[in-house]
Amino acid sequence: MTAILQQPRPAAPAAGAPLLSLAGVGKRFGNQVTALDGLDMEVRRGEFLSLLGPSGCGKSTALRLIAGLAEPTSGRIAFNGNDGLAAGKRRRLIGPASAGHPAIGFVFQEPTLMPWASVFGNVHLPLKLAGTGRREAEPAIMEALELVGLDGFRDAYPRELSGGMKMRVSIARALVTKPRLLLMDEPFAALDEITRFKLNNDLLQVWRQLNCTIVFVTHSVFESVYLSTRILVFRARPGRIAAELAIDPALERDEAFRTSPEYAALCRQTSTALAAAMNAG
Ligand SMILES: Nc1ncnc2c1ncn2[C@@H]1O[C@H](COP(=O)(O)OP(=O)(O)OP(=O)(O)O)[C@@H](O)[C@H]1O
Repeated sequence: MTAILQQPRPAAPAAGAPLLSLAGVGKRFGNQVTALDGLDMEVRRGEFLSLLGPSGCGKSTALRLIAGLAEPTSGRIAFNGNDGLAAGKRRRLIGPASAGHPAIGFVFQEPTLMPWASVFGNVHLPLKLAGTGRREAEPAIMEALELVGLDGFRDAYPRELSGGMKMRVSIARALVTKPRLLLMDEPFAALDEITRFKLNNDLLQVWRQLNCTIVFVTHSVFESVYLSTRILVFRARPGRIAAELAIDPALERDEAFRTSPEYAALCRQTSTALAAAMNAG
């Protein structure tokens, strides 16, 4: 993503009014597992929110409920103050933005690319599903590819790309609808540390440039502190929020920050909150 990094750095978007809220949300699966119970959380416009917690505490379930990929067993999910949108309606927000509704982009842990389609074809998919043909979609596809530094790879196939590049394609596919809300489920967990650090920096750049809101699921204390303006620490059995940490959005997130005493102190604080959450589970 060198193209973006050479541009002057836009200011981080200011976190503002609530974009969506979950009130008393519970999710019980058919196998009697209660993944979430009484989850109250709010996502504010423009923030970079991480959901941090041990395996199985319901982070992915919370993300899937927000995206409308599943329905809560109890409680309410409100978007833009529009209370109680059913899953089908939330799911329709995954796609191009429509008046008054924030389009949602979803990035999964695996890049989940179509092996038979080129990079261009893979990024085209959400617009194609919305009925936009290749030619009409081309400017948006190229813009998304440029954002992730892959505009030179439009005709490449997934088998020709590294793990990090595949994830960039997956991010471009989520960005092509110009979402105001980007949901990311441990997108960098399978990548080596150097690629992960690079993608962390590039994701922050995309967030600033698009002025969007990001909800990011991770297991990593270090990653959550580096990226976020706010962290919600989850506890398990049943999944709910155990702690909330705010991180000054004005802090410069760069290599100097990664090795600073301030970063170390924030990681220690977050780690302590996570350990307490795990002991409570
Ligand atoms: N479709 C499903 N059917 C049955 N149980 C499920 C389903 N999806 C999740 N669960 C269970 O719900 C609980 C929460 O799962 P979830 O994937 O949300 O947690 P997580 O915090 O994201 O975990 P991880 O970090 O390991 O991905 C787990 O016990 C899981 O086994």
